[in-house]
Amino acid sequence: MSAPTTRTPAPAAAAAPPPVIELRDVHVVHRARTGSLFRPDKVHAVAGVDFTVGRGETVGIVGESGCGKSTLARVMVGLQRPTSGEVLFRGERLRHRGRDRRTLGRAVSVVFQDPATALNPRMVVREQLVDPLRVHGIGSERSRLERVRELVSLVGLPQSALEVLPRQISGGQRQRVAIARALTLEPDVVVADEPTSALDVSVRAQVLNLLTDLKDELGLGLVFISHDISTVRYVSDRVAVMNAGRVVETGPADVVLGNPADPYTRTLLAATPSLL
Ligand SMILES: Nc1ncnc2c1ncn2[C@@H]1O[C@H](COP(=O)(O)OP(=O)(O)OP(=O)(O)O)[C@@H](O)[C@H]1O
Repeated sequence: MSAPTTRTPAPAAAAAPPPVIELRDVHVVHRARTGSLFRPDKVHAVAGVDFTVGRGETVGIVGESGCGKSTLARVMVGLQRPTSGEVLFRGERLRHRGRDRRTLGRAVSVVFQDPATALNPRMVVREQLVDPLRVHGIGSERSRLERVRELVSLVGLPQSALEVLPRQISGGQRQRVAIARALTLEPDVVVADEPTSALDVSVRAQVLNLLTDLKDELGLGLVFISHDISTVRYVSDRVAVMNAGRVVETGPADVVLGNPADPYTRTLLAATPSLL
């Protein structure tokens, strides 16, 4: 199996920050949903991926549907245990249990594609935001409420949004709530898995700008996963191109997506002709 093409930045570029999360040779094999005598009963969703993300940088992951992007995201946030390989948090190997999982759960959060399913339909927004603070035993009820008030302002929602159920607000507003929830525990890294794909076209840019503004304001690391290459190129410092579970090319977004070296990246870009 060939190693991914790694495109290095120009020598004048600033050194990358130390990684918060580092994946080393990570493999994930799922049991196939439709295994039968004639179909393989295993899916090698992630097949030997190395990946890093640190504070203050945006790393994009692009690739066609089914190439393993979401599975990789789930590994980064501790929702999926790798079949083999290592996950390091600030240089320390994680063991995917107890304290290690809680540490990762605080430091790395996730925004999923569809806020309608990510949020609890029966809980008002205030409770959804207070909940992670309670679970981690952070602050008093009063300070939790203060934090939650700050969070809704941070994501551009009025304070009145605290008392509504998810179905009483628009899709864009729900995604703002999901982003606020992802920020509750002051993470180092947010993994955004197709965060605008389920939204109306008219609000996609607003939610995207909110994410990138928050990343700058809070100095977060952002992993931005999408099959929309132009958006990934617009927001990312670095990019990893995935095909069939592997990273086939990685490096600065402008270099990889402006002048691709790998044949697969070229094919992917050819489907977005305005970028070439
Ligand atoms: N829980 C699971 N059980 C079985 N197979 C799975 C599971 N999750 C993902 N897969 C399979 O693993 C492969 C990678 O899926 P994954 O969702 O990670 O890809 P993706 O690039 O995020 O796709 P999409 O953009 O469509 O979400 C696919 O073949 C998928 O069907």
